[in-house]
Amino acid sequence: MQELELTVERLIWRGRALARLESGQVVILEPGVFPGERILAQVTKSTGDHLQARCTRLLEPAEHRQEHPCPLGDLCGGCRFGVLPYQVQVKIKHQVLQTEIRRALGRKWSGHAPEEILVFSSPESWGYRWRGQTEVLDGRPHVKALGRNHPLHCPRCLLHAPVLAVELPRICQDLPPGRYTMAASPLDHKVLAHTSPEWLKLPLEKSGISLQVRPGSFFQANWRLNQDLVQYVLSRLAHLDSLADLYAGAGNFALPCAAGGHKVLALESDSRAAKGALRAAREGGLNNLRIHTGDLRRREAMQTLKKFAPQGLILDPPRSGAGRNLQSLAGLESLQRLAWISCDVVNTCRDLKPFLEAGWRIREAAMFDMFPQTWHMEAVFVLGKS
Ligand SMILES: C[S@@+](CC[C@H](N)C(=O)[O-])C[C@H]1O[C@@H](n2cnc3c(N)ncnc32)[C@H](O)[C@@H]1O
Repeated sequence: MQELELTVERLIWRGRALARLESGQVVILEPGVFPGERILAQVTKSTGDHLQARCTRLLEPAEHRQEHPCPLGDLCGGCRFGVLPYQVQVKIKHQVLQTEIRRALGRKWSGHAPEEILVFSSPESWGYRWRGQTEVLDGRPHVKALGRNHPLHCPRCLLHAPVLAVELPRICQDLPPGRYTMAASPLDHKVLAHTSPEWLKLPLEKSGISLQVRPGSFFQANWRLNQDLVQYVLSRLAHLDSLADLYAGAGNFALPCAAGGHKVLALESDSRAAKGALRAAREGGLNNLRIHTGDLRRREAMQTLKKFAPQGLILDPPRSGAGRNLQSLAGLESLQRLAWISCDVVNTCRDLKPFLEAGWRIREAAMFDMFPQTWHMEAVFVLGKS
């Protein structure tokens, strides 16, 4: 296959990079190279309008490139941004987000992309994850390795919160081989595998309430930055009486909204997560929160939502995006404001378009750097009716 000498122009979505040949033809590079780097790259595929390539040699590193602090950094690929200082990572991700929103909105709507994106950095750039996955083999934790079938022994993942990092090898000793989700509580530092029947408590400091989750259920892994995310979303909907939280998980937004006096409906398909929200609501004496366990792709959940007629909506769908039938909410008379939380802006912009068609406008956007050392980020779009 053809080898090329290239200068990396910029990063694009999913950690990939873009370079150009002298002819102007675009080359999309696999993750692991950064703007300004001079590289040798091997072409892996040629499509109609661009080439795909993989870096084979770094000729000139980026100005800020540093040694990866993890001995497995180059092998596992789970934290490729670890070769850059944290503030450089944030700057690059902010630029990527700005460009990607415009691109994903397409020619018709790119003019409605937010002029500015607020940036919330992570208080901890390493050791921020209170939840993670591990492969247990021979009673020891392993991680997947790039381009290898056999996982690598990883005695300590630097992304894990210190208590999770320290306790994980001990817990693995007693587990049969398999893939596990491990989670820890920032409240009492209890660490559990998803197979445990116990519950974990996660405090939402400003609301004086704690989430209750089973270790296998979703919760925001970067718990410290999640406090800012929750406060941001609450502040943008504070003037509304009734709020619905879709894809509510264990009540990350619904519980503090209810604690703040709003009338709240939470919708969530995972019955264990919904049960946790109910436990927390009961413990907190929140009679103004109703929890509906149901699939938002089904009519029943949508009917419950429309009957509730919320003034504000919080949407936090999985990476694949919101289901198609959520489009009908664009015309819901009662709605005044939406806070749309996104872990994949490409899919979110696709799902936003029917709302823009119906007259909604993006009033504000924010980036929460929930996943330092990786290309991933969380974005929030605040929408209002024009
Ligand atoms: C990204 S998580 C967000 C959870 C919560 N908002 C939080 O911040 O912790 C997405 C949630 O959507 C739920 N979910 C996924 N598909 C769903 C569907 N079709 N209907 C309802 N909930 C769904 C998942 O179980 C998960 O709890």
